[in-house]
Amino acid sequence: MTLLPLAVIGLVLCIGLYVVFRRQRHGGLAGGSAILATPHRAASLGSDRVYSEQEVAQHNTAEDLWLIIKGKVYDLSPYIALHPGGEAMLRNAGRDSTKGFSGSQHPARVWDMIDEFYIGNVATLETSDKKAD
Ligand code: HEM
Repeated sequence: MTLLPLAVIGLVLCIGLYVVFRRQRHGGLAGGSAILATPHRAASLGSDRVYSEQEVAQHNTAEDLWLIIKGKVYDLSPYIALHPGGEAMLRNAGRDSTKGFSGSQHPARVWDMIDEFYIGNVATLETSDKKAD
């Protein structure tokens, strides 16, 4: 009879230790970059979106930063704070940055890195505006 309280305390301690152990294994932050390891919200918008250059130009701040690279639009707002080139990216915000991005300061892997920030394409100029005769 006197052993019962001890058994209950032991059981509670075991459950507590088990819960703490599980949290440490599964609840911690994933290694590496949290942003690059997390699917970007833009990915859910799909790749079929088409943006005009004027629309892209409105996203030209550090909090809301879009770039055009080779006709594709990227929302780099989550990346600007991590960019080793810092503000260089901001100077091109909202514009075609193919030249800056293709510069020798960048290793080839940056082409893989931008994929997760892809949100759509730039509208190509209409060819249907020629006069109908
Ligand atoms: C207009 C666009 C961009 C410009 C002008 C630019 C400019 C630069 C510059 C000047 C550096 C050299 C920093 C230094 O070593 O002191 C740099 C480094 C870097 N940038 Fe950019 N960047 C642009 C966009 C991007 C984007 C979109 C990404 C990735 C999503 C990126 C990823 C990197 C990485 C990884 C480095 C370090 C390269 C290395 O030394 O290994 N950049 N960038």
